[in-house]
Amino acid sequence: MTDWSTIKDLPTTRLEQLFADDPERLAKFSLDVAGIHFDLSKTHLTREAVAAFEALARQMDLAGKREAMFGGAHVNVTEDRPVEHTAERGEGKAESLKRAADYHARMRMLIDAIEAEAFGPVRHVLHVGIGGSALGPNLLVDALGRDSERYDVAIVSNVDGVALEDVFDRFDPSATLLVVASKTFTTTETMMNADSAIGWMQENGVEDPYGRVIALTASPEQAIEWGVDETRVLPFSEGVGGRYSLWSSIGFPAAIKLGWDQFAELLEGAAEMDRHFRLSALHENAPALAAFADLYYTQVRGCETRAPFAYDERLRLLPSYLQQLEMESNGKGVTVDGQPVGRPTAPITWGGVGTDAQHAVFQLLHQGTHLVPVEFLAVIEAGDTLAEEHHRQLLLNAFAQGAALMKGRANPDDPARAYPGDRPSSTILLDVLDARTLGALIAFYEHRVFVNGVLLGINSFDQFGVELGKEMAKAAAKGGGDFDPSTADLIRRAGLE
Ligand SMILES: O=P(O)(O)OC[C@H]1O[C@H](O)[C@H](O)[C@@H](O)[C@@H]1O
Repeated sequence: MTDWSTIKDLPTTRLEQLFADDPERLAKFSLDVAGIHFDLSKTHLTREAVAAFEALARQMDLAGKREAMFGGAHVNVTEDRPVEHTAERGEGKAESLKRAADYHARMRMLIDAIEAEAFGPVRHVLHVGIGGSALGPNLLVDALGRDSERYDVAIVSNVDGVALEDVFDRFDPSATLLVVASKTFTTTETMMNADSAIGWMQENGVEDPYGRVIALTASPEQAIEWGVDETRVLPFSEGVGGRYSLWSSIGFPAAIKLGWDQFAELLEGAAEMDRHFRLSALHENAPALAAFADLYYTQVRGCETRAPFAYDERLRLLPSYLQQLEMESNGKGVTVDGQPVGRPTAPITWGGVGTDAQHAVFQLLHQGTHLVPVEFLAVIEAGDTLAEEHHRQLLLNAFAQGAALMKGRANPDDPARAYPGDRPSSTILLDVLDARTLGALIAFYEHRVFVNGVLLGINSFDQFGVELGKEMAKAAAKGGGDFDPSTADLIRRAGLE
């Protein structure tokens, strides 16, 4: 009988001791999947801990739930629908695969038409969307599109007009396509930005601005009602959650920026990770092992945060992408049965870019009172063409930080200069950064979130927590809302009554 108490009772041996005790430790806790090396040996996972988590996974029927997800069962119980993002990359129920393939074919045809100048010469693509309808595409375009001379793509999410005006200043309205990305096609910020972009085109002499709009949505009827012609609506399935949607038509800005072949590679890389996740035993399964480490730190060591650091400029948006994926998925307080979950759920994901972060927040990681599991992400092949020393410095810094966090340094004479050490990190090292490895990497994170959710007994696929604030903002915008004295005063002071 294994449960959380067994996991909580595991010995807490120091990391350096774990290495000393087991010469095979590195081999046991590192693995290679889809061009990515995962090194979890500098976490406190042990064979014993993994066995305890495997037993918990059996109790929670992780294998059954994993197959239920891939098989199209309604694993998103609160919304009574399937979870279909893996079908976008070819892993799932036949019916979902067919639908995803049809939608991709439609998307590809539209991209071909744009390339063939069916909309006249297009140079600029203005994508408006927010949350899952922006973070994923933004990550892809920023990570992979730097050297592409194809379209100039801007992704605007913030309702703050400053964001949109920045783009208006540099885009030519008559050479711009407007892409409106919203699963629901009702999100206030996105619809406001879309309306303003239409206004900007109109004011600048574009005759039929709605004729230059492409909608990416799971609610085609809403898009048509708003004014988009059916032929330019690129649908995706309701079962694809917003934060899991970059594989669907929501990935349009990436597909147009990188070209279809690259987009297909992204999907293939993700499919390779899907197969690994589906078929590998848990003790050699990258998403499962990473989730076990996550749970070890939140449940046993009381860690409240975790911090991925991208030691690669091209991955600078990954931490913010992961914030939505992890916190919106697993930041929950009740189980799938609606009972209080009774234990910490998702840690707070924060992080940043190396080496910048070393000169700002690493002080706390080395000497602060919070234990923060760190994740280093790096790429062996450089993304730049400058002297090799740049990339060498970058990688060596990532690796040295992991070593220093673990090793620490005693200083009995001067406590302010002592480093406690025994601070955990994992390292994710990509051979190269391309569409295929990035696809595999993102899929790795998705499945890691899934394993965390199943072992905690929560539904990772709803996000009701975001609704209340939206409702209250809507009520306030209509001049209503029953606000507390502080909020009412703020509204008054800002002249918003
Ligand atoms: O794609 P949309 O329907 O416009 O939704 C955009 C975003 O808004 C919501 O508030 C959710 O929290 C996100 O999960 C979602 O990605």
